[in-house]
Amino acid sequence: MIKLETKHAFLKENVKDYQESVDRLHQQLMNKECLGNDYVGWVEWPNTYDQEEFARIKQTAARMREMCDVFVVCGIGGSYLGARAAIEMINGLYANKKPEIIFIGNTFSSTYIAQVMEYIKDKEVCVNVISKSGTTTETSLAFRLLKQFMDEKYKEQAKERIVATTDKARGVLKAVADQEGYETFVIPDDIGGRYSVITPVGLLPIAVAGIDIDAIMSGLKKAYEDLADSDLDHNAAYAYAVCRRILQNQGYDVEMLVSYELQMSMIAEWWKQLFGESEGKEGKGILPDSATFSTDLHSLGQFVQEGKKVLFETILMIDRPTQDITFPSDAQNLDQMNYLSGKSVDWVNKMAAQGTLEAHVNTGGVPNLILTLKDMSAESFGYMCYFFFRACAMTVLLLDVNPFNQPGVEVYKKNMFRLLGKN
Ligand SMILES: O=P(O)(O)OC[C@H]1O[C@H](O)[C@H](O)[C@@H](O)[C@@H]1O
Repeated sequence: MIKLETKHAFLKENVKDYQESVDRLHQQLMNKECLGNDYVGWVEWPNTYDQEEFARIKQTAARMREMCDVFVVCGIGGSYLGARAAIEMINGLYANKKPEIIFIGNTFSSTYIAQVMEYIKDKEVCVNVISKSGTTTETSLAFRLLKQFMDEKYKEQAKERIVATTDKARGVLKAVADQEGYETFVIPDDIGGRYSVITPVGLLPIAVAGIDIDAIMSGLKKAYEDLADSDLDHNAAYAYAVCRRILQNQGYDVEMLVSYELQMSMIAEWWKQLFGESEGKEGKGILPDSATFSTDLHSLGQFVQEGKKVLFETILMIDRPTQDITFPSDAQNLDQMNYLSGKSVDWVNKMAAQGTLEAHVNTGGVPNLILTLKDMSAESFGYMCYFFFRACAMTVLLLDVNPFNQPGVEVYKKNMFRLLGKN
């Protein structure tokens, strides 16, 4: 369901050189013997997820949907990006659905936080606080404000409207949830934040947004089955993983994930965390960047076409748009747009993509990989997640780096805590 294409002969020729390494690392990943093997719970997740908990996610989501106008998700990083990415991809940017899903806990911006608090003041609100560690400062700061607001507004009933998704035992969030009697969902120990959208972390907010989470899990399972074989002729995720390594070996240190759909831009943010935190270690890794075309062709297009040759593009093409429009004819044609009359707007988008590909590859000398996804449905979202998980694990293992930790993120936190006077 995800196809990988490239026009570059050097990639096609060299990919198979990696087959032996890929086979070995694939075995290690499947047998939980790879680097970072404490965090590979996501690999078998499509077969092992807790069905009872899954049913409870759906029940809780239905209850929350009844109760609120606004569902506030409080989290950051892996406890934020996946849910937002899924909701925007599947429902679009102006879904006009009830409840509205909004996000907090993803910043220290006082302006943003104050404006969210102001926005929800007179609305019916439910809250999902999400933190694997249960100690992330952005999340804790926002949640204290939210909790006080909810306690004041709903008194005894506040606890019916707050759900905590966190570690089964560790972290202060678990202690708060137990003390207050909030419903809780568990983030498994062996699934890291950036892999957690397929757990209650992502699934509860996604279900509250009215999205069919069974379809997400069936997409996930389908990808698991399609990617069972490590043969690079059949496993597009691993072939993509290898292409990245070949391209970096040729000096391309930046990967720009490009979509032609604005509602995919948060997918790119989610993908950046997945690849950036997994790969950016030991002075190694490709910098994950992103753009939405044709929008950004009018800003970044110049650099891609003629700037320093540091980047390659990975185009995430959507085969079938969620909606399409037939361009109308106009008797006067003052705008001189009649050459498009009767054409579909998606066809125009696809022609823009084709023209851009030719310009970047043939004239600009920018290597391109094309990943084609069927559509922006819930099933495709699940499929795509698993595809990128496997690709990411493989591409980082090929670097001989642990894909599942993020030791560097602690450095800023240490300095910040010192400046904040935390002991
Ligand atoms: O879920 P949490 O424990 O609150 O973590 C949220 C995020 O913050 C951290 O600093 C990590 O770098 C991320 O990998 C993680 O997703």
